[in-house]
Amino acid sequence: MSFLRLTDVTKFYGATRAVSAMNLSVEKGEFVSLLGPSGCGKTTTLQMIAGFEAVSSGRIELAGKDITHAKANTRGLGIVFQTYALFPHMTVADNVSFGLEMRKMPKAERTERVKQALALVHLDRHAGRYPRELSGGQRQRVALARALVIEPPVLLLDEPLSNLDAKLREEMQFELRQIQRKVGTTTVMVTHDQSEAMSISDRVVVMEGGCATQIDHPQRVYEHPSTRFISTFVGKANLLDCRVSGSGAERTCVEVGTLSLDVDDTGFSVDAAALLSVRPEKLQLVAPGQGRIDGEVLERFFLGSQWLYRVATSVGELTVLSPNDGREALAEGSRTGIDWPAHCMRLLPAEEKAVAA
Ligand SMILES: Nc1ncnc2c1ncn2[C@@H]1O[C@H](COP(=O)(O)OP(=O)(O)OP(=O)(O)O)[C@@H](O)[C@H]1O
Repeated sequence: MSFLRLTDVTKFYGATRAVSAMNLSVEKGEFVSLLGPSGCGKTTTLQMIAGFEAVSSGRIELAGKDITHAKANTRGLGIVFQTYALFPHMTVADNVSFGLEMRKMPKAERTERVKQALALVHLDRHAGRYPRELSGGQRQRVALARALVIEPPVLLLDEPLSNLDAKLREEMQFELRQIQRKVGTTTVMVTHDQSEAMSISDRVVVMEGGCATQIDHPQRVYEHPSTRFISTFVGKANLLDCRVSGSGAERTCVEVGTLSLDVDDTGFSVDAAALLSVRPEKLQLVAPGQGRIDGEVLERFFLGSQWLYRVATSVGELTVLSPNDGREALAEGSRTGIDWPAHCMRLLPAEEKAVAA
């Protein structure tokens, strides 16, 4: 049985439907991210789980208990919001201890728990400092310790790293994941950063316009996006208009310009318009005439570990990401062949379609 379960959870703000019939089951100890562009309903979903926003319809269960209408302070959840400021006049230890004091925990036990929580986030040596004497990453870790110290059944994180600079943010992503693994707290995190969601989570919930359009493991979301939007929001994709010419039990044949291609996806009817999606890093530059198609390099960009090429072909412009192996890159204006493995092609419906998870 899932630990946290949302069933048909819907939220209206007046006439605006912010979240639409959301269904989500989170297992105990799992780390799930709600990922999507601004305004897609991520924060509203988290706020409903926290109990800060009322649910318009649907049901939320925690450990088998209906908490849909339970008051926020009775849910006992750990919460770290982006703007969840620390108390500036309290030391690090007092900030972390606060939730335990509210729960009337005896002092000796409290001191021990605070010590453990601070050790967990590597801040035991800073227990006596004030928030202003800490770096952004350290303050974020205090907020995390403060949420974890109460040993909540579920930890809710709303863009917890968005105030940090890029490098620190990356470091904290790994640290957050390590801490979560060690403690084993069931965690739901909101983020609009796809690489953050992919690197930290066990599963990702991609949201569009209030709906969860795909719920899956990060690699599956990347390799098998269920909509055109997801294929470009999570990573980059070359999308080519195509027409279905054959539909079998295991694969589908499509025509893209003069190319006839067999794709592993199914469920498409003959003559339907579709979109063929291939990730830029799955395309390989080969000698002219040696690949699936030839083209001309329009532009190239040096990205350090990779070269990005824009190549004009008869089926449209393709973006190719090639590893920088130290050899001379292809010059702009040169002819090239482009090849890609059959299993790297994905077929998407031409029209946007929400896919229920
Ligand atoms: N208190 C509110 N009153 C009215 N509408 C709201 C309120 N809060 C959010 N909304 C609307 O609900 C929709 C979802 O908002 P929400 O904040 O959940 O999105 P989000 O995905 O978290 O976005 P962001 O990444 O920008 O925080 C948006 O259209 C937003 O304008």
